[in-house]
Amino acid sequence: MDAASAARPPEPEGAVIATRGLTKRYRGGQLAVDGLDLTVPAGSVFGFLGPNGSGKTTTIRMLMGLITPTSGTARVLGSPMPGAGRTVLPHVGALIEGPALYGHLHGRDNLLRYDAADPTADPRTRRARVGAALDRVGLTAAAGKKAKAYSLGMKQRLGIACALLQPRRLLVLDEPTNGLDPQGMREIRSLVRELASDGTTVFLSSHLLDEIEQVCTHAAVMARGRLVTQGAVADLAAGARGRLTVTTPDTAEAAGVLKDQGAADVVTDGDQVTAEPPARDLAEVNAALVAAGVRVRGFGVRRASLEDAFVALTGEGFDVAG
Ligand SMILES: Nc1ncnc2c1ncn2[C@@H]1O[C@H](COP(=O)(O)OP(=O)(O)OP(=O)(O)O)[C@@H](O)[C@H]1O
Repeated sequence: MDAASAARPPEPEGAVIATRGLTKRYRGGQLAVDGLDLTVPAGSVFGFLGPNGSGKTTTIRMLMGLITPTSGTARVLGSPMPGAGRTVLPHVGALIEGPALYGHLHGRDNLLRYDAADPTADPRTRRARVGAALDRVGLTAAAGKKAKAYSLGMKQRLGIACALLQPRRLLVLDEPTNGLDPQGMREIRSLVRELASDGTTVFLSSHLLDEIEQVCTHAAVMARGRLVTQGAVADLAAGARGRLTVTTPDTAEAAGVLKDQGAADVVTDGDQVTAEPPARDLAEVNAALVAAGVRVRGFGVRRASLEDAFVALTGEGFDVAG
């Protein structure tokens, strides 16, 4: 064992995904994933969060055995990948980079064909299985439409239905709500929660912080190929300090007073001035605002979000392109 691997945390019991020092350098030299130690607890809804290009898809492709790591290890359901792919992958439903569908076939026929390609799937129960999967993703009414006529959201749901034809211990979804309308997003999110309540571990990548906060129990945050932090979502957000928020028509004066009071990172947005709270009694800060003639309509510390945690940890804004 070399010094680097000796320093790595041991794999905990019951981790559905555990990587140690997982690294991928593409042929062109791009270091896409750099020494990743990821631990996904069983039964969690695990959000894999990062801006575009931070290495999420590359990691998922290594976990699924689609590409080989340059170095490091990845275990999925307790077995090494890509080596144990044949025994591991039947227990894993995956939707990566959009579903591969036959546009000229109806939604239901796509699923029937997908199911028929699985040698372990009993043909006698195929129709019932497909019907249940369609129902689960809310596509029963549209099952007779050709897939090419589906909206992006419907295609995505059909792809998830493919992944749900068999009982799964792990569901891996790469940006599952990307491109969906708000209603489609809500449906996928409630579906994810429902799946998790059945005991399936769900690993989903997203660049949407609020989505991760709404849906996930745990999260890992990536930036430029490296793990920034991971853990329970509530703990990650609690690690960041909330923002002091003052609502006032006198924003310029309020910003000046907050700076004088030692508040950092003072930002004005509309009728709100926000800042990192200074290390002093906030009652004094409020009194100073009032004494300076600032008409305070609202004053309080907004709960820290995962976005605050990300910004605090990386010193960068969160790129939400796409
Ligand atoms: N096949 C490849 N060959 C060379 N470089 C690649 C390849 N695939 C990805 N990269 C690069 O590796 C880095 C990580 O990309 P990756 O797709 O894993 O990120 P991501 O977080 O999934 O981003 P996105 O949300 O945009 O897909 C990027 O700089 C990307 O340009």
